[in-house]
Amino acid sequence: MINVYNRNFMQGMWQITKAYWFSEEKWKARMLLAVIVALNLGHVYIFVLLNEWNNTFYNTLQNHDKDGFVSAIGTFCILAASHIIVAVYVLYLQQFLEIKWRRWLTEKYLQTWLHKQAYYQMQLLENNTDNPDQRISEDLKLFVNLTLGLSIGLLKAAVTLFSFMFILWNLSGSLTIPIGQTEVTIPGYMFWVAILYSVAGNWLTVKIGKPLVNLNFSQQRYEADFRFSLIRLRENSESIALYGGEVQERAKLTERFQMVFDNFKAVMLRQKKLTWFTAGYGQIAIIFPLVVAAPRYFSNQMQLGGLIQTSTAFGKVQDSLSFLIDSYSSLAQWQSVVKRLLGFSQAMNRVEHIADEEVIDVTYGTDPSLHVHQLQIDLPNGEELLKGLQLTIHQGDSLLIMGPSGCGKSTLIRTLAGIWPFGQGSVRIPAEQKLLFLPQRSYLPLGTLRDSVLYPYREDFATDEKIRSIMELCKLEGLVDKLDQVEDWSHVLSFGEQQRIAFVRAILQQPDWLFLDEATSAIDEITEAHLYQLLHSQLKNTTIISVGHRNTLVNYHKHKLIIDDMCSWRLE
Ligand SMILES: Nc1ncnc2c1ncn2[C@@H]1O[C@H](COP(=O)(O)OP(=O)(O)OP(=O)(O)O)[C@@H](O)[C@H]1O
Repeated sequence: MINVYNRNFMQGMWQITKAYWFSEEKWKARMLLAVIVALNLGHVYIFVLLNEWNNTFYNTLQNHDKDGFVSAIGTFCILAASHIIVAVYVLYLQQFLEIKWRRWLTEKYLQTWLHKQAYYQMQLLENNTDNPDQRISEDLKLFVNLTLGLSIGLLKAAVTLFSFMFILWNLSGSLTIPIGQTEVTIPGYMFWVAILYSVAGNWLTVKIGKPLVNLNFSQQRYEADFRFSLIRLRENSESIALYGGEVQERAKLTERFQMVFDNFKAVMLRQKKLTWFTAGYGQIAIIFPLVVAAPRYFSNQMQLGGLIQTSTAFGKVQDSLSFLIDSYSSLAQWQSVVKRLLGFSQAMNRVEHIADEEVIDVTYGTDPSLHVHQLQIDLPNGEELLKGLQLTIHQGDSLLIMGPSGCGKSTLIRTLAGIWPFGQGSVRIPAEQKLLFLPQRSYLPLGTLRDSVLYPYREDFATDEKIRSIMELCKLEGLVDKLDQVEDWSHVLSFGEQQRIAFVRAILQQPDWLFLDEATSAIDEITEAHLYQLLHSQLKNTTIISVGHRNTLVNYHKHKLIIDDMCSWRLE
C-alpha cells in the first residue's frame, strides 16, 4: 500500500515535481500558475457573492418586492457572466500549463532514457521495470494532470472552506438543547453539523476506497502487458504465421487479458461499494442542511433568504471538506502513477551509475589501436562466458571472430561497443574515430527507404546520386526508385536485402572501424564475396572486425579469433 505520509514517497514525488518548477521554463510556468491560482481565488469570491445574492433574492420573493427582484436579476447577470469568463479561462490556462509541463517532462525522460543506451541496459539490468513506453506516454500525462488538478483543487477547496465556514458561522445562530434541568447552547451549530457530516463522510470514503490504490496500479500494468503482447504479435506476424502459432498466441493473449479482466472486476466491485456510499452521501447532503436549519426558519428566527443562503453555504463547506471524497480515486491513481515513475527513475539512475559498480571498463584513448586487456565477459546472472581475453587490433587490420553458436561472439561485439557491462577487465577504444556496428538484423526505422538507408543520419547526409550509386554497387538497383516510398520496410524487404541496406549505410558513413556481426548470414556466398570486396575497395582505411560461421569469410580477414564454449580463446 502506498502511503502519502511515507517519507521516501514524498521525497521522490517532490524530486519529480520540482524539476520543472526550477527549470529554464520556471518563470513562465510560475507566472502561469500564479494567474491560475488568482483566477481560482476569484472564482471562490464569485461563489461567496452568489451565496449572498441568494439571501437577497429569496427575500425579495418572500416579501413580494418587485423592484428588489429586478435589481437582483441584474446582479445575477453580472455575477453569472463573471463566473462563466473565469470558468473558461481557468480550464484553458490550466490545460495550457499542463501540456507545457508534460512536454518538458517527456523531453527530460526521453533524454535520460536514450542517453548512453539506457533503454538497452535497463532491459538487461532491471527486469522488473515493465513497459517503459507506458511510463513515458501514459504516466507522465497522468502525473501532470493529477498533480495540477489535485493541488489546485486542494487550494480552492481550502479557500472555499474557510470563506463559507465564516458565512455559515455568522448565519446559523446558536442551538439550545435542554439536558435534564440545564440547557446547553451550541454557537454556530450549522457550522459544527457541516464539519461533523463531512469528516464522517471523508473517513468512511477513505476506508472503503483504500484498496483502489493498488487495484488501479495493477490495472495499468495488466493493460500495458496485454497491449505489448498484441504489438509483439503484429511485429512477428510472419514468423507466427509460418509456424502456425495462432493457438499458442491466442492462449497467451487470453491469459493476459484474463488478468485485465479479473483485476477490473475487483476494481468494479470496490468502485461499486464506494459509489453506494458516495451517491447516498451526496443525495442526503441536498436535504440535510434544510432539515437542520428548518427549526430556526419555522420559529421566525430566519427568513427564506437566510434559509437558502445557509443551505448553499452548508453545501459549499461540505463540498470543500468532501474534496477527498470526490477525488479519492484520483488521489489513488496519482499515488500509483508517482510510484511507477519513481521506479522508472530509480532504474534509469541505476543504469546511469552502472559504471561505478564492478563492470567492464570501456575507455577512449589517443592510441589509434583497440586494446582489450584481461577481459572477462559474464552473463547478467554472473555466469562466465569468456575469460582473460588479451587482444590488440591495429588500425587497418582485419579480424574474424569465429566459434560455436552461443559461445559469446555477439556478446564480445556488444562489449566492444560499450553496451555490455557484465564482467571485468578493460577495453580501450581509439578516441575521435568513427565506429560502426552492423548487427545481424538491421534496424529499419519507420518512414521512407531513404530514412532506412541513411539511418541514424538525416536526409542531408548524402546526395541522391551517391545513395543510388552505392545501392547499385550493393546489388540493390531494384530498390533505387523506391527511395521516397513510405513502407514498413522491415516487413517488406527480404532479410538479405535488409543486410545489404546495412552495407550501403557502412559505405555511406565511411567509418574508421567497422564491426559486422553475422552481417552477411542471409546472403549467398557469391554476393557475400562481392560485398566484402566492395568494403575493401570503398573503405580502404577501415579496420574490419567480423563475426561469422562461414569458412569463406576467412579469405577477407588477416587474423582469426576463435572462441570455444569452455570460455577460452585463441588467436590465429
Ligand atoms: N541479455 C541476455 N541475458 C542473458 N543471457 C544472454 C543475453 N544475451 C546473450 N545471452 C547468452 O549469452 C550467450 C552468448 O550469446 P551470443 O549471442 O554472444 O552468442 P554467439 O556466439 O554470438 O551465438 P550465435 O553464433 O548463435 O549468434 C548465449 O548463451 C546467450 O543465451
